[in-house]
Formats: sequence, structure tokens, C-alpha cells
Amino acid sequence: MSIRIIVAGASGRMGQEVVKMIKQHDHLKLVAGVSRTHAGQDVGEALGLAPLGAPFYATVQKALDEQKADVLVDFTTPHTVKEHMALAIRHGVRPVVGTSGLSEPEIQELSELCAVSGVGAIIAPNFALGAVLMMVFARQAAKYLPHVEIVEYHHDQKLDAPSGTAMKTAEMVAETRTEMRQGHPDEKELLHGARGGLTQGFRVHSVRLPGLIAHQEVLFGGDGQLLTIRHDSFNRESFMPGVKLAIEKVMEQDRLIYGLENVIEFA
Ligand SMILES: NC(=O)C1=CN([C@@H]2O[C@H](COP(=O)(O)OP(=O)(O)OC[C@H]3O[C@@H](n4cnc5c(N)ncnc54)[C@H](OP(=O)(O)O)[C@@H]3O)[C@@H](O)[C@H]2O)C=CC1
Ligand SMILES: O=C(O)C1=N[C@H](C(=O)O)C[C@H](O)C1
Repeated sequence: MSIRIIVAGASGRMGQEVVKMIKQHDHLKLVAGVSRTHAGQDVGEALGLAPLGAPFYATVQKALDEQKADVLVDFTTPHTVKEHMALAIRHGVRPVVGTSGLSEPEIQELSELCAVSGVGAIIAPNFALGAVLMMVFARQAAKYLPHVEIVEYHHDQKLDAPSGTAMKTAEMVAETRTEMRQGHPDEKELLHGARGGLTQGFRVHSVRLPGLIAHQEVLFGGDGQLLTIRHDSFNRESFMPGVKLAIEKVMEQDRLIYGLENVIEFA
């Protein structure tokens, strides 16, 4: 039996890669895409591929009403993702979400909705397996090197700052880092924003430039030493093994999982 999938944001940078990835695997089946600009067209034809026999709908609601699906993959916008997830859960369709920008209270609310409905969901701030390892290694390092700052670099079309990956990394670092005040107590910011954003007691810096895709450094400073944990995504195919894994794993879940590190076996 193949896993029936609706892709919201299938016309976007990530959504198009997801469609191509699904096409390559016999156990995955695209049943619909969601796009406001391509509604009514075949997903494959609209994306310049061979016809796929899966229509584009203008809204997630319409796609869920018209097609039987097991999984909703969402790569849309920070403004729409929460509503898309809630709609899917209420339809008994499991969300696999890469869209960034969900707040902690929103994730908590969605988690409760999953628990009440017994529907599994996966939110992964980053599907690149190397980025997941970067976050896990940063959590380990913070126990020993609590002076930390995060610098993330993305393409200049990104809507949110800091990135979902940076926020998740900060949360994971805070799990092992002893709470402490960093830097000079009398430090003065002469240019607003020069020291980045403060979260979990340390700083996050966001760079946006054309040419970049998705990159992050977690810097740990100590007396006479610096540990840098860096990950680079040089293309969007780098996220696809993680998206495929999440689609497979969400079929076994009956609750919301936040972070791919929670479904990967680390020996
Ligand atoms: N977790 C991860 O590993 C990764 C996460 N991301 C995240 O995924 C998200 C998408 O990124 P990316 O693909 O680059 O973005 P794009 O802008 O390329 O694609 C977003 C798509 O969402 C659709 N969309 C926009 N507004 C709406 C709306 N109101 N309702 C429904 N659909 C809408 C658009 O399609 P249309 O206009 O046709 O409706 C568009 O094609 C971002 O939040 C990004 O941070 C990105 C890379 C990796
Ligand atoms: O917008 C992007 O491109 C990315 N967004 C995600 C994030 O906010 O962390 C994941 C990856 O960094 C690419």
C-alpha cells in the first residue's frame, strides 16, 4: 500500500523538490498539490514535468475535502502553516511540516490537538540530516562550553528571522547549558541589532544574501579555544531524505513530534 500525500506549497522552492522526490518512490503517491496560482492544473504539467494525475487545489481545505490522503506535507509560509496543520489533523490526515515560524505556544496547541485526535504529526525545523546532527552535537557541546552564539545564513527571499533551525538549535543548547550571563555586563549596542537577537540567554545572528541556501554555525568559546559546529545545505535536494523519512515515520505516530532527532536512531 502506498502512502497518499497532499503537498501544500507544491509550486514553491521546497514543494517542487518534494513532488520530484515522491515521484521517485513507488511506496509514495502524490494525490494533490495546493497552490493558489495553479489551481485546476495537473501538478506535474504545472511544474514542467510529465502529467502526474494529481490536481492542484487552491486551498488545503479543498484538497482534504476532495482527496483521500494519509499525509499532508507543508512547505508554505509562517502565516498559513498553523491553520493547514489544524485542518489536516481534524481530517485525520498526518501533517509533515517543514514550514518555519511556528511559535512554542502554537506547537503546544497543535500537540494537544494531535493528542486528543490520536493523529501523528512531525514538525521538523530542518530536514537535512547533517543539520539534525549539528543540533544534536551542539546540545552535547553546550554542557561543557556554555558561552555560545549562533550565526545563521540564508537566501534573501526567506520571510522569517531567525530561522526555525536557529530557534530549535537554541532550545536544544538550552537543554544542557548551565544558565549564565554572557559577555560584558556593561556592553552597549551602538548600532541597534548589532548584537543579534537574544533567546535562551544567548545571541542569534541572521544573515540574508542572494547565493546562499541554508547555512548555520554554532560557536562555542572558551579560554584560548573556539569550537565551531557548521552545517551547509548547498541545494534543496539535501532536505529530501529527511522529508521521505518523516513521511514514513509519521505513519507510526499518534502524537506530535517536534524535531527529526526524535525519530532517528542515534547508536
Ligand atoms: N524544514 C526544512 O528543512 C525546510 C524548511 N523550509 C521552510 O519551508 C517554507 C517554504 O520555503 P520555500 O519553499 O523556500 O518557499 P516558497 O516561497 O518558494 O514556497 C512557498 C509556497 O507556499 C505557497 N503559499 C504562499 N502563501 C500561501 C497561502 N496563503 N496559502 C497557501 N499557500 C501559500 C506558495 O504557492 P502559491 O503562491 O502557488 O499558492 C509558494 O509556492 C519556509 O517556511 C521555509 O523556511 C525551507 C527549506 C527547508
Ligand atoms: O527558508 C529556508 O530556506 C529554510 N528554512 C528552514 C529554517 O527556517 O530553518 C530550514 C532551512 O534552514 C532552510
